[in-house]
Amino acid sequence: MTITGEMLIGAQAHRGGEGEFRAVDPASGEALEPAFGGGGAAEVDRACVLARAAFDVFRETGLDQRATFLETVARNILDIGDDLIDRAMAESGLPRARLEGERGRTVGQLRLFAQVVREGGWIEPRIDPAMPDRKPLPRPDIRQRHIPLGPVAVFGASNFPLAFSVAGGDTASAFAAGCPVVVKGHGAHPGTSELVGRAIRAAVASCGLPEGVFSLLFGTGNEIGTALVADPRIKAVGFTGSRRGGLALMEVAARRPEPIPVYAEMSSINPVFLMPAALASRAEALGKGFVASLTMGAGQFCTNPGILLGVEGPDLDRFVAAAVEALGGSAASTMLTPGIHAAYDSGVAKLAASGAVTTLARGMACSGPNQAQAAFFTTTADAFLADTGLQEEVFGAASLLIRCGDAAAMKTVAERLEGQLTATVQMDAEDKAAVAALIPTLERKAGRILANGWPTGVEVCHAMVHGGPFPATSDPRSTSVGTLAIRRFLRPVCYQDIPADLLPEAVRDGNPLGLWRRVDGELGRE
Ligand SMILES: NC(=O)C1=CN([C@@H]2O[C@H](COP(=O)(O)OP(=O)(O)OC[C@H]3O[C@@H](n4cnc5c(N)ncnc54)[C@H](OP(=O)(O)O)[C@@H]3O)[C@@H](O)[C@H]2O)C=CC1
Ligand SMILES: O=C(O)CCC(=O)C(=O)O
Repeated sequence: MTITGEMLIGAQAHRGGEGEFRAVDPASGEALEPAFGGGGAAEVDRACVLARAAFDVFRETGLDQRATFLETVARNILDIGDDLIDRAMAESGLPRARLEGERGRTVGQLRLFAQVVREGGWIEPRIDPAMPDRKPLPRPDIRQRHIPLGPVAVFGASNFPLAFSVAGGDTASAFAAGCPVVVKGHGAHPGTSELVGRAIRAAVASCGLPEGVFSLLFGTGNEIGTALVADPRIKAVGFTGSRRGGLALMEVAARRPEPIPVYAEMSSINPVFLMPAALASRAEALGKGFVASLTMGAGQFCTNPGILLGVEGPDLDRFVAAAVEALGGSAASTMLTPGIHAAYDSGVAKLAASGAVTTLARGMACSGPNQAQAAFFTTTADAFLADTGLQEEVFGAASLLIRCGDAAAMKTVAERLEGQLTATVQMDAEDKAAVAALIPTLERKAGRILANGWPTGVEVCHAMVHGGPFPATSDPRSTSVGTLAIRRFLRPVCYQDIPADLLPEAVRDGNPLGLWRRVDGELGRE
């Protein structure tokens, strides 16, 4: 499939005239062909007009038709073949195996959402039949179903060019809910975005859907994303990226005459609690496991273990020695973009320069452009508590060990942490009581609590929560990974005494769609 450098606005491929840009191969620093034409207000307007026009048709597509659409997108992505992986490798510096795995995750989540759509549980129909003879007042006939919010703006993430980008989790869950999607492609991987966008566009056409179900826009500055979020036809936003970017878009959304929800996944440092018995029994294995998780993908995961907490003592020293040895032997890795690389270097330099922080180890030296050396630092609980700057995410393979005087200090630090995507405990049976005391704090702080694993690598499934309190996300009530993600793009509508033949099928008598429904309080399939 040829990459043309055009935006995809409904059925049209359109070259933008507001500035030109090229992707950069971060491994060589060289610009890649072709040039992309950036869009502006006119392109945002056209994409949103089409999305609005498509909404009422798309939201009432049959469950099977919508599921087939998601499956067709998945198949079309696979049909691009190696061209997609080759381009994504060139644009991201990520290795083939990682990107092939990410493609599997992307098509897997599209197919999982197809199952969810067919099963229809997300509609959550409720029926409270009329009670005309109820005293002192009769009860009207009250029915409820969930409908999609409307067109959704999705911002592709730099660090997952496939699974969190054009056809990633935000797009899959918005389509599943019945929302048209306008994607603002990430400037780091426009060619990958165009290839995937064309796969979606072909699925829209072959499934007989209105063209406005999907558009893909590019731009050379913040203007296009701002205009998209401000557009009155957009009703929700999905974003993965920096805290600054997420906050800026939340502000744009809140200032609209009609404010809309922004589901932004931003920054998280993912604390790992090294409990005493676990350290005593397996400090060396934990040290190696930590470094493997920290350095995976050049540390460019929002689930990266950015801080560790342990109680001072010889077992913690054994952990440090093992981690220092593993980290010292870790090769420097190419980061996604020159900007992300520069941000990493400056975050690491800031930590290294802090009087309260000691550098424990650095990875192997860099040998090419945009490469980063892993970094491992340590500080005390008191110093960490005194300097809120030490909680700032350094996006990449950098981590800070907080040495605590005792278990109580660990809990005190936990209480002071900002909201997180994950919190991990490394524990043995003897640690159970201490972990039980910690869990209520971790529940308040994080979206996902793990025992004896590492936070990187999020399973796409029904029970997953990839979310958490601010600043991990802008809305702790939701997840951006897993099937619950569909809820972000739905809202309930209630039908009171509406004539039977005007009711949507989901809440009609006789249950024509065969859905699970709560009728007069009882869950069943009547
Ligand atoms: N926690 C996490 O999951 C992640 C965190 N990051 C962090 O983000 C930094 C930069 O990486 P990047 O991925 O580019 O993230 P950004 O937040 O900078 O950008 C993400 C997307 O949002 C857009 N955007 C950003 N700011 C604004 C704004 N003020 N108004 C309108 N649109 C905006 C960008 O558009 P454009 O660039 O075209 O302006 C881009 O499409 C990293 O160094 C890292 O610190 C990155 C990835 C994941
Ligand atoms: O760890 C993962 O698999 C997902 C991480 C993520 O969501 C991110 O880095 O943006």
